Amino acid sequence: MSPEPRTIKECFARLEADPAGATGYFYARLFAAEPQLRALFPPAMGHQHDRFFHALLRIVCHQDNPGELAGHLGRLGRGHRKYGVRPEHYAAVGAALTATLRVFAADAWSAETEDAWTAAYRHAADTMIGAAERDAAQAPPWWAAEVTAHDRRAPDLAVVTLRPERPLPFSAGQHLSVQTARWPRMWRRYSIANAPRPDGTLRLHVRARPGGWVSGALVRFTAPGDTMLLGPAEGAMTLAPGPGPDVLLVGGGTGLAPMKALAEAAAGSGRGIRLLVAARTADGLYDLPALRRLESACPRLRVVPVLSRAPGGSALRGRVPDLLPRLLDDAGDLTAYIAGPAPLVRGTVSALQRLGTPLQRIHHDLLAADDPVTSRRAPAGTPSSSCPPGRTTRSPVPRP
Ligand SMILES: NC(=O)C1=CN([C@@H]2O[C@H](COP(=O)(O)OP(=O)(O)OC[C@H]3O[C@@H](n4cnc5c(N)ncnc54)[C@H](OP(=O)(O)O)[C@@H]3O)[C@@H](O)[C@H]2O)C=CC1
Repeated sequence: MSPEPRTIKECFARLEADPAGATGYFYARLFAAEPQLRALFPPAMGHQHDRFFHALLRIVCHQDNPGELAGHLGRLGRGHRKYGVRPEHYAAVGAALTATLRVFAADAWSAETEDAWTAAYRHAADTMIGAAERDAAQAPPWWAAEVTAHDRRAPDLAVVTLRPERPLPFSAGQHLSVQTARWPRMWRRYSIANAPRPDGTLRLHVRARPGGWVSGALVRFTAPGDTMLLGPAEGAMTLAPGPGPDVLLVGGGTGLAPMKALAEAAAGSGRGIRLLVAARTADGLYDLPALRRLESACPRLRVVPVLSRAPGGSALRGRVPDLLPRLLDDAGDLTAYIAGPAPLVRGTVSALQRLGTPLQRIHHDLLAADDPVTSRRAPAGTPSSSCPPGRTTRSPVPRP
């Protein structure tokens, strides 16, 4: 490792000792210096703190991996367009970050570290600004979309159909950020629950989280005719084009959403597809009739409902990781995709590895379990960033 990344990581390790204190200080400095920037952020900043820290962590961890760093910064720059971020805002952010490091990494701070951080931040800001400018030449910062259907499948769950005002390009398995008129500037990520359609509509599966502002609004206070804003589609949990190995899809709860999209996309590929749909009880199989219709239309798709807490109909009883050994005799030859509660994802990744599925063919894309999506973590096959020292509190890579 060259000296600069090591210096940067050593400094960042001090922030990791008190992430809440450091991010709180950072935003206080930022808004004190540039009060007008507060208008770009949501009223409740808690999750913003988490997201900022996580983004910074990934930048730090990738300091000695220019390819990963460029990809991350490009996504960040493009993603920041929908917030209304402009090139001139980056200097204020850089100044607040330096002020924070001076306080929270005081014992590691020196002229050398300040130079290293300043250079790293300048590079990050330039890369983000460049990516945003290139994106602006071909795509809007966000899409307005009309709610064309709102199907309340359970007291806390709705399937929402949206028609963007102009084509929103995406691939099956991707997610996007959503903003409702009820909560301006609060963006939350949801997976798109269908493969691209000729009419351009897309569906979201939304579970209202206790105290969840946006998820609650989407489930309880949204109706056809409403307008929402959508960010661009993101995420790498997509199918490789053309023929390929058979596919195992595992969706737990509303983690079904991206799996249904992938099932639709794989349906025409000639691959064998097994879709395991995990829920606690039969009531949780909120989309089973539609899945059965898809199964009827696609001879190579098999839908397997799995209930963890009560028997029901033809569903298997148990938990996915425990059931996999008897469901799969070809685990070494398939490609797997998993979404749902984090413990289910981790347990399924471990079980598949034990059964012989190579890690690089196990894809997952965790949404944080709470309503406001905080961090999106890298797929299991992503090489773990070595981010020593002090890389302990959070990881961009889930440990199965
Ligand atoms: N809405 C969306 O677009 C997307 C949502 N997600 C994520 O999916 C999750 C869905 O949550 P929700 O709908 O409430 O799901 P549930 O809490 O209803 O759980 C669904 C199933 O997963 C099982 N499960 C949980 N933990 C384990 C484990 N350790 N081993 C095996 N099975 C387990 C549950 O069993 P039991 O509880 O009985 O153990 C249950 O059978 C959220 O975290 C969300 O962020 C992911 C992708 C897209």
